[in-house]
Amino acid sequence: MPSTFPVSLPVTLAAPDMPVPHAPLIRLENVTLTRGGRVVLDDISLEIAERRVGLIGTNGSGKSSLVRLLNGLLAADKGRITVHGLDAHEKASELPRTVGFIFQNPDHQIIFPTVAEEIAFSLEQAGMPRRQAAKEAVPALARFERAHWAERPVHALSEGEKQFLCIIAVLVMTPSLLILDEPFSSLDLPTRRRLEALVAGLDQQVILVAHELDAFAGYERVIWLHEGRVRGDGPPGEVVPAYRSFAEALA
Ligand SMILES: Nc1ncnc2c1ncn2[C@@H]1O[C@H](COP(=O)(O)OP(=O)(O)OP(=O)(O)O)[C@@H](O)[C@H]1O
Repeated sequence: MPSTFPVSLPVTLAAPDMPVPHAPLIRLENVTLTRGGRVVLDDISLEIAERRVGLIGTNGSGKSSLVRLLNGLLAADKGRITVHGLDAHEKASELPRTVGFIFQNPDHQIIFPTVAEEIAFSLEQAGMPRRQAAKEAVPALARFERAHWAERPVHALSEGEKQFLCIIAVLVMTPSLLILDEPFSSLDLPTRRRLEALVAGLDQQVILVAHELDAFAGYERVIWLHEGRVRGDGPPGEVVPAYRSFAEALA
């Protein structure tokens, strides 16, 4: 079995002297979200067109809540959200096809017993008829050099392999935005690095929520949330050290 994740993915990388094309726009206008009777996002306004965006903040600062608004898992109490042209309120049912979401725990995403069944389900979710989806699952895995996983029981995969399967299952639905909510928390360093490299090579706009601050190397923008408000926003070289000092002072 290959010991590394594939590098030959559907990738479009700009040459070093070419401007990086902007991703389609995500816009939040005066967004407020209440959970359990508490305001957890407070009048947030953001425009996000960068292709690689990090989201940081201490526990409970509102990161997961914010990204869940972008794929319709949560609905804002106030304000307006548009994601790649879709109004999150009016087009909530269309968001899952546009926004691929990777959870911290792969077991919260994977529902079928075998790898091929999981991929077939994703293809079906993307609109493919069931019989065709069942046939296309192995070719889809082959595009990620994982055709040999098709009949493997999901429970026999390692945590890193399961997380990789989750990413494949989302990518076969061809979303234009990929959100990863603390996807590396339970992974060892080599596995984390492989998945980071995989994500770095993707075409899609990516929003990564992570506590591992070195994960944002090469990112264009990092947004720091604190108590439901934006406390920092800019290049990782500015925002990450400011957040690190703040977080260390709390320890
Ligand atoms: N299901 C829920 N019901 C009620 N309140 C919730 C729920 N989930 C989260 N919250 C609250 O919303 C606030 C923001 O939580 P959120 O999970 O968005 O933070 P986070 O920044 O992602 O935290 P972490 O780094 O711990 O994952 C917290 O005060 C939390 O207690």
